[in-house]
Amino acid sequence: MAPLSNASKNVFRVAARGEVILDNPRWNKGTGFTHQERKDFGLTGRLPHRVNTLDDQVSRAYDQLQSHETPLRKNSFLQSLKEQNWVLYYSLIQRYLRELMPIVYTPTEADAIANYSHLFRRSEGLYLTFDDRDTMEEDFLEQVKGRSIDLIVVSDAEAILGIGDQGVGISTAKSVIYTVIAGIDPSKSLAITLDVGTNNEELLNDRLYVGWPHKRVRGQAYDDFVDKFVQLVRKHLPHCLLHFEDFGVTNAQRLLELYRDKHAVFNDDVQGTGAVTLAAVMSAIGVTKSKLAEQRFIIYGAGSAGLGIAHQLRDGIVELDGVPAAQANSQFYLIDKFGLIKNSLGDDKIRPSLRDFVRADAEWEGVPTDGNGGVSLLEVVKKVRPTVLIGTSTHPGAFTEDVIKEMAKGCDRPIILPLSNPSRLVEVDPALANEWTAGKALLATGSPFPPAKTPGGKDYIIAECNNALIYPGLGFGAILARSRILTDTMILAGTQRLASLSPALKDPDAALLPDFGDAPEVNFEVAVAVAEQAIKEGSADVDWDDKTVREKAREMQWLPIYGEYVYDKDGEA
Ligand SMILES: NC(=O)c1ccc[n+]([C@@H]2O[C@H](COP(=O)([O-])OP(=O)(O)OC[C@H]3O[C@@H](n4cnc5c(N)ncnc54)[C@H](O)[C@@H]3O)[C@@H](O)[C@H]2O)c1
Ligand SMILES: O=C(O)C[C@H](O)C(=O)O
Ligand SMILES: [Mg+2]
Repeated sequence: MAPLSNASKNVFRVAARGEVILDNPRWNKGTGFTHQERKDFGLTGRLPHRVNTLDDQVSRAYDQLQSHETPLRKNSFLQSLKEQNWVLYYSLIQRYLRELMPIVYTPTEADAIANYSHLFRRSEGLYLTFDDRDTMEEDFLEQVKGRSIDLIVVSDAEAILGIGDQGVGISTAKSVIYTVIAGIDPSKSLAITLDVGTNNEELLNDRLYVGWPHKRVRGQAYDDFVDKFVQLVRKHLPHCLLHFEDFGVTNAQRLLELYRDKHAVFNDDVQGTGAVTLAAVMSAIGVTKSKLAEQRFIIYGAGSAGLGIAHQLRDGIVELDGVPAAQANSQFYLIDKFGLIKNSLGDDKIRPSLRDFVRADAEWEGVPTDGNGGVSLLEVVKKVRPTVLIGTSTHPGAFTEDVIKEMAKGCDRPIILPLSNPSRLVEVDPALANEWTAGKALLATGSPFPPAKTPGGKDYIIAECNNALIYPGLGFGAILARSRILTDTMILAGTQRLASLSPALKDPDAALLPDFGDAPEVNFEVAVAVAEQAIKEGSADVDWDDKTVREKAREMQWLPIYGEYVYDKDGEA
């Protein structure tokens, strides 16, 4: 994103002085403070003489970053930089976005979160712990009072990416992406951890674990705790977007349903993943010149992401191709640990939210099963001849050569999306899927992978079908429109905008989705589409005189450039 100069927006009246301003990452400029500011803020003797430009500082930080050898060490270095100076941190990431996304986000974030307690240096965001539930409102207000907060990213860390229960850690990485890609002002976003304990024995037995060393709280006590939190948000921050991240499969969809008509809530794993996957499939069927309604989908791993994808694709078929929901449902085959989701699995293995997609047993008579009556992925592929195969199972290598080759027998251009993160959990390495289909597969993955080769020997860019390609824009759109709810139609509008920007629409050998290097521009478009839809359907709460949505969006974006500071003892601290 090209930094825009907006001088009037960039003058701040600041009350912090001396060491305090240097210690505050929001205000700190390090050697970037001008001589005048040094005088006004008591910094002349606290800084070496020379004033550096932001460009100089970015070059220095980039060189320092290079001296760290592993991605995890680079991640730690960047984390420290974030604790020191936001403008420098975000400017560095924005400038080297493609290179640094995999360091601050997937796949490295998985290692950073798994090692959170051992790498811990400084607290960040708000920790609401079950043990301190009686003081939740005071703790919440301690951070919220007097601030205008547009965005909360909250996690109870039960299902972090594909690495499971990690106690504390994801919400800050997701918040960073909102700022880098959508321009959400970091001083207006808050990352919250709901610490309800962990069932991860390794963490529980680790004396350095920084979270609450207790088994996860479940049932009514958990629901009451989450509800208390949501009601605080509704009461104190009625216009704030509430983004849920990496909740466990028993809670993700349920909490979304519970609150989505009462507040602007968004579940990234369910809705963000559904949206980016629908965009990838729309792009792929542009290449195969077919319709959504003509696809047969297998979704392997029917958890939060798998079900969110099924719903979003189904709704896409209904809305875009005008097919009745029941007919659209019949295009889906969901598979989980016990094989194909079919009636005889019984209620204990089929969550109520999967009901729309349960297959009738009669369809599967005569199909070989395992000892427990389960139908395997390979058998489902043989019978169904899917055109689209999606992986959200956390089961690495599940899409074997047999499975992929069998699929390729049944359609000319198989659409294969192994989406599990981080990279080591991918259902099939895209290079192998490409090789086993002689370059015919249309591919996208959840984490970044190197390009494969087309049959003609060109590079085939593996699109990154990660919710980060769309959630910043979806969220920004809702914030921009000050929408009190985030509707399916707003999400669909953003998804269609993303799909329309796919490189494969112009060149069938190109990637199915835009590159992450273009994510800021792409998400700007997504946000505009979402806000326009919110205004159209009446869920927006804005009065912008004669400004267009686009102008308003540009005006609202936070940019990593230094503002000018004027000392004012009654100013912002
Ligand atoms: N690309 C993206 O944007 C994106 C977004 C969300 C989630 N994901 C990834 O998808 C994966 C699942 O995430 P989730 O939030 O849905 O987790 P989840 O725990 O809700 O779902 C995982 C599901 O897979 C099933 N499963 C586990 N092992 C299996 C096996 N061997 N065969 C078939 N099914 C199996 C589980 O029973 C569960 O239902 C993770 O790796 C996550 O990183 C990717
Ligand atoms: O965090 C990511 O990389 C995407 C997604 O939300 C996930 O849970 O895997
Ligand atoms: Mg997630």
